[in-house]
Amino acid sequence: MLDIEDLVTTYGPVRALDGLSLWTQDASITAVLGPNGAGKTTLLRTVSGLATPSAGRIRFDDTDITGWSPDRVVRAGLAHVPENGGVITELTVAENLRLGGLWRRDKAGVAASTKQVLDLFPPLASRLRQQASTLSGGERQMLAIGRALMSKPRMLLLDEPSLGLAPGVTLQIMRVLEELRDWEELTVLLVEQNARSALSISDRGYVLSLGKVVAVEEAGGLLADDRLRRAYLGM
Ligand SMILES: Nc1ncnc2c1ncn2[C@@H]1O[C@H](COP(=O)(O)OP(=O)(O)OP(=O)(O)O)[C@@H](O)[C@H]1O
Repeated sequence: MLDIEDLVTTYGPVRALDGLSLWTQDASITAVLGPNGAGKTTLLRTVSGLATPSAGRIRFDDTDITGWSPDRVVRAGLAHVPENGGVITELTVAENLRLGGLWRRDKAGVAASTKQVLDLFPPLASRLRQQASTLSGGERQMLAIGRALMSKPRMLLLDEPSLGLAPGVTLQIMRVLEELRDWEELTVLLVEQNARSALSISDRGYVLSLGKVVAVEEAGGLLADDRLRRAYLGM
């Protein structure tokens, strides 16, 4: 579904992505792991159009989307949930959700997506009129994912959804991602520091270091590799 070839993204002299290649299968979860500064966030920002690569190709469903603007990438079916969610705290839960589907013209489809989000994340249903600033960290992350789902994406790019959350809430969010893959055929690229919880639901995983892929394997294989776990995954 997503096929990235030799991607280079720089910030001045820093090569945050240094010839990175990666692909994902339809209806699968792919973990992207690695130490601080490995380039994980830059990878998602480059795919979603927030950062511009200086070399390489990004294909989504056989369409070359390299260098596309963020709104064009969303319309193509790729939704990005940035680190810390990017929820607008001054708006209510309902308003944040509405923003996620703002460009859609199919009213019935938007209503169906809203229902789906509230079914997936019941705590949001009772807080629709509440300002997002009053939500707990877990509820805010649910809202961030919910808002992304409102654009009816075929693929979600998630940046550290477990950051700062209690293990129980992390588990709840991971279960929802599994459900979306298994029942909605959603494809997920999941950036995580928490390698164990990411690999527990992922089909495959990439390990990055200094902007390059240092390992790619099925999730079970990565978990079983002592050298990788010690060197790159802090486990
Ligand atoms: N806006 C920026 N300006 C300059 N350098 C940046 C910028 N954003 C990232 N970098 C640098 O690019 C490299 C990759 O950073 P990135 O945030 O993509 O890594 P990461 O794997 O997501 O790290 P973390 O797990 O700490 O979030 C780092 O060396 C970082 O310092």
